[in-house]
Amino acid sequence: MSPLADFQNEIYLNGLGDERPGLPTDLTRLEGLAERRLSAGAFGYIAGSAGSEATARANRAAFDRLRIVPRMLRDVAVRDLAVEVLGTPMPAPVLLGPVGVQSIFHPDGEPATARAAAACGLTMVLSTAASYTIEEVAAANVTAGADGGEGGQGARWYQLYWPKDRELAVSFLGRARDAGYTTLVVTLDTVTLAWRPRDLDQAYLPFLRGIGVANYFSDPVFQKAVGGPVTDANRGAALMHWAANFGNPGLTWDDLAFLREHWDGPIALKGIQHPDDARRAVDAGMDGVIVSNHGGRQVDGAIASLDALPGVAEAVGDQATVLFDSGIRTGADVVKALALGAKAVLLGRPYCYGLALGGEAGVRHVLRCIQAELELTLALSGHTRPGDLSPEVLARPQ
Ligand SMILES: Cc1cc2nc3c(=O)[nH]c(=O)nc-3n(C[C@H](O)[C@H](O)[C@H](O)COP(=O)(O)O)c2cc1C
Ligand SMILES: O=C(O)C(=O)c1ccccc1
Repeated sequence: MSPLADFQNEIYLNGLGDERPGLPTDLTRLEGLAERRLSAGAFGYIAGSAGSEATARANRAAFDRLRIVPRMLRDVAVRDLAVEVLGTPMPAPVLLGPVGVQSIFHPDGEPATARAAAACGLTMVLSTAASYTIEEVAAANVTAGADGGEGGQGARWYQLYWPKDRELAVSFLGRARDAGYTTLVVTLDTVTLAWRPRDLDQAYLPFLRGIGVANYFSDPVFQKAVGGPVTDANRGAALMHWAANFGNPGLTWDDLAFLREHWDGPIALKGIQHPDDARRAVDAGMDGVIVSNHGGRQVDGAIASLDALPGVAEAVGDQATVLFDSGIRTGADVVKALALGAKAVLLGRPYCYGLALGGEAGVRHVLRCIQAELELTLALSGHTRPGDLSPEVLARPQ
């Protein structure tokens, strides 16, 4: 086996022909480049967080405080990053997390992300607030066949923003199932949008521009509620109906039984930060929890997501699958989250910056970089598989 990860190999070999990767391979540099490309409103929407953005900074600081302690001479010639998560086989423990309104970053939006995910074999979690419909994104989530036609289907999970109207929620679930989405992610931390000064200062909200409502406007249950298909005539009323229905702050743990009844596959709850909530998820028959603070976009002043991970992992044990997001930017970050008990991580902003900078190819670039960097960091630290990692591989220098 080559001492280089595949993507590294390809870059150096192309480099001999004087060809360089079009985007930086240090993914932390993408935000600055995206700022130059996007409108101030769209950039503020993706880069911004809640309040003073203290939690967004804490998410990164928590990664910086933890250090990997590399081990030597352990035969790392053969590496295998593959994992199976909630029934889905994955070539690496990395998913594309749910991010709505992607057409504000690039007109190709979620279908471009879906093509990139399928090309890399990674699982995409599609947001209810996507700018394209469940069905459109599924149609794009395929690999190219040898003849240039359609090849295989990508791995699909669906993220539900549970609307007030239960009939609408059931309709979303049915559409997702019919379109080949196998696992349900239910986001709990966004029952209402938080205080987000960057968006407030620019009076920028994608939905009011009609972006992020594709799944609602295309839904028969939604259409019935607004008196028929959405046209110029009832567009304003439809947006108001969306706004009234999007979040449901009245939800409680008892409501989860309803979802369990209406979804046959695995369910993971996203936004869990407290060990007691993780235990309640298990008690409610959930299959997984996603430790996430929404990238610091909801509760400013909240604990860094990485600091919440060990407690949740301990509370859950092997009774459910623990996933993680909020702050992943490098392969080393993935190693740290896995070491603290996550089975896999979700990427958020980095792949969206890739989308902004290069459409489908930009997303592919980000996915390939993070996988190659993960493989190399794992091997150079003395490990060959994600399952080899445990808290002992990390140090917290004073
Ligand atoms: C622009 C944007 C839109 C998002 N939309 C959603 C969404 O529709 N559903 C959801 O569950 N999470 C959403 N998230 C949160 C991500 O799934 C993820 O938790 C977060 O991006 C992780 O933080 P990081 O990007 O800083 O790593 C969004 C995040 C961003 C940046
Ligand atoms: O902006 C977000 O963080 C988010 O989760 C969201 C909520 C509603 C619609 C689109 C994205």
